[in-house]
Formats: sequence, structure tokens, C-alpha cells
Amino acid sequence: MGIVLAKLWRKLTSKEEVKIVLVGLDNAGKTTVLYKLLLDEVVVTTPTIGSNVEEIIYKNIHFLMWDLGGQDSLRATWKTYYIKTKAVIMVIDSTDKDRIHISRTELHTMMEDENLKSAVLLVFANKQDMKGALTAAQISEALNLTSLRDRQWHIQACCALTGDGLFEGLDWIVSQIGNT
Ligand SMILES: Nc1nc2c(ncn2[C@@H]2O[C@H](COP(=O)(O)OP(=O)(O)OP(=O)(O)O)[C@@H](O)[C@H]2O)c(=O)[nH]1
Ligand SMILES: [Mg+2]
Repeated sequence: MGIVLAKLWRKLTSKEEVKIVLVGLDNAGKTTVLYKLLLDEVVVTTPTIGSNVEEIIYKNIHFLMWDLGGQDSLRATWKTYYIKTKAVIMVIDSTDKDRIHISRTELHTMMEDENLKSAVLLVFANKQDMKGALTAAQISEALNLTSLRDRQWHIQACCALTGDGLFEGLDWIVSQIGNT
């Protein structure tokens, strides 16, 4: 316990950057999440080609957030961003029921990558404002999160337009990074 607290304290007081990658299918809302966290604004987005990177300082922790393009042709490049990643945030469009199986495959492939061995996983069940959105529990089941072994994971319902749930998700990451 003392060691965990000491590690957390070191993280909280150091200027060390905590690298996060934001992944998920195209149109999931990753870029919207990033700029809502950074600016508290809903920005007008276009599909991300390549990546956006921003520093977000929260609870005195410097998070370096990499928002990766989610289109099919870009997903093969995700792995080039994994090194030294402390947390993966997978953003899911909770209304995109037809493609949730693709998210599941992408997620489980990622989780096998050696560079993500000790990364924690936060899943954002985004677009909860929309009618017919799957609940976080339904998404958890569809992604088969309980099958993940040796992985700290958490799912958080959210709406990137209002910001609901976003900082709760970040709080979970903060609670985890003292253990890494
Ligand atoms: N209703 C609703 N729309 C959202 C929400 N979050 C994002 N959107 C919309 O979803 C669309 C796609 O958002 P982006 O943030 O560009 O999606 P992305 O995941 O970055 O997509 P790629 O860059 O192509 O991978 C935009 O029109 C957003 O305004 C949400 O919580 N609710
Ligand atoms: Mg984007």
C-alpha cells in the first residue's frame, strides 16, 4: 500500500508525461472527446487522417493524448503509436450496433500487442444522448471485456457533446496509474 501511494505521489508531482492513445472506429467520437476534454468545447470535426496529439493537464498530471484516425485503412497504423502507452481509451459509438463486432476484433488484437502489455484500458460508451444507444453493460458484453486477462479495464458511459462521463473516465485512469 505504502509503495502504491509513493508511486502515485511521484506521478502526481512529476512532470512526466502519461501517454494515452485514443482508438476506435471512424465516427466513434474520438476527436470530439479529445477537444471536449482539452477546451470544453464541441469542435467541428472531419475524419482524422493520421493523428492529433494534445497535452491535457488534469489533477496535475500531464497526459499526452494521441487521437488516431479510425478508418479501416488507418487502423493498421495504430500499432506504431503503442510504445510507452500507459492507457488505451477505446471510444465506441453506442448506436453503431452493426460494427461492434469489428470493434471487438480490433480491441482484442490490440490487447495482444507486447507494447500494450501493461497499459490499462478505458472504454467510452459514447453517444449516450442518442436514442437506441446500447448501454455500457451491453457494450461490455459485446466487446467481451470480461475475457481480458491480466488487464485493468473499465467501461464508462459518456456523451462527448455534453462532456458527461468524460472526466469520470479520466478519474479512473488517474486511480490506476499509481499502480503501473
Ligand atoms: N450525438 C452525438 N454525436 C457525437 C458524440 N460524439 C461525437 N459525435 C459526433 O460524431 C461525429 C464523429 O465524431 P469524430 O469525433 O470526428 O469521430 P472520430 O472517432 O474522431 O472519427 P475518425 O477521425 O474518422 O476516426 C461528429 O459528427 C460528432 O459531432 C456524442 O456523444 N453524441
Ligand atoms: Mg477523429
